[in-house]
Amino acid sequence: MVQKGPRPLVLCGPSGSGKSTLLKRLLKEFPDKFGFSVSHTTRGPRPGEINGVHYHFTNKEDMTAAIAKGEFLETACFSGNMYGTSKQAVNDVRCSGRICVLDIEIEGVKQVKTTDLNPLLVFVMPPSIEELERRLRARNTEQEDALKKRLETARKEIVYGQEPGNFHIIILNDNLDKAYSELRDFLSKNMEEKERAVLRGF
Ligand SMILES: Nc1ncnc2c1ncn2[C@@H]1O[C@H](COP(=O)(O)OP(=O)(O)OP(=O)(O)O)[C@@H](O)[C@H]1O
Repeated sequence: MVQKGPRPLVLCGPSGSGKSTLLKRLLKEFPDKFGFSVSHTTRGPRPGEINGVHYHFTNKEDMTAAIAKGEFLETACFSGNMYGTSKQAVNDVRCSGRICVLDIEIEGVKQVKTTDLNPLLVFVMPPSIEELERRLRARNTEQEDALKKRLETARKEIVYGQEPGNFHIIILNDNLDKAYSELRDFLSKNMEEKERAVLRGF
């Protein structure tokens, strides 16, 4: 059971579209208002990633067992690794009185839509596949075959993301300042009155 609290925010978009960058900025500007739901993953940590902060790093066996026990709100396999949001992760943020932000894949979005979480759904759109590839290469976190897989997946994600009704807003991230200000405006307009009151500065 996920506890009641302010309406969560879901950020979705192809790998490299800029979700983490936007999220980092939101959390930096409003550290007391938003909290990141820490996902589980079976992929290995990237340099600088801290267990329990960026992800709960786990293994296939433990994660499969926890899913079977109904501990997850959504799970997805991506580039050969498992990812998921535990009910505990969302509850931890909600208990702190902050708005919970989920950074999840399309498959996860579809699952979350079947729960009573009722999140605001934001799709972060890259300017083009070519620019996405350029950003992913510049980030330098993926091997060549993993990068190719991400780009293949991105094409399908962009189709789903653009289908009317799948997301509340599509934010084109061709310019970071513009994309962030669109996200901020969207949140300000769509948070309920009592939540908006919490977001001083909006
Ligand atoms: N508007 C932008 N213009 C140029 N570069 C950008 C822009 N937004 C993000 N980037 C850069 O693109 C790269 C990918 O961004 P980021 O890591 O935030 O993507 P992501 O969607 O969170 O990816 P993943 O799902 O793989 O974690 C980063 O190096 C980031 O600095």
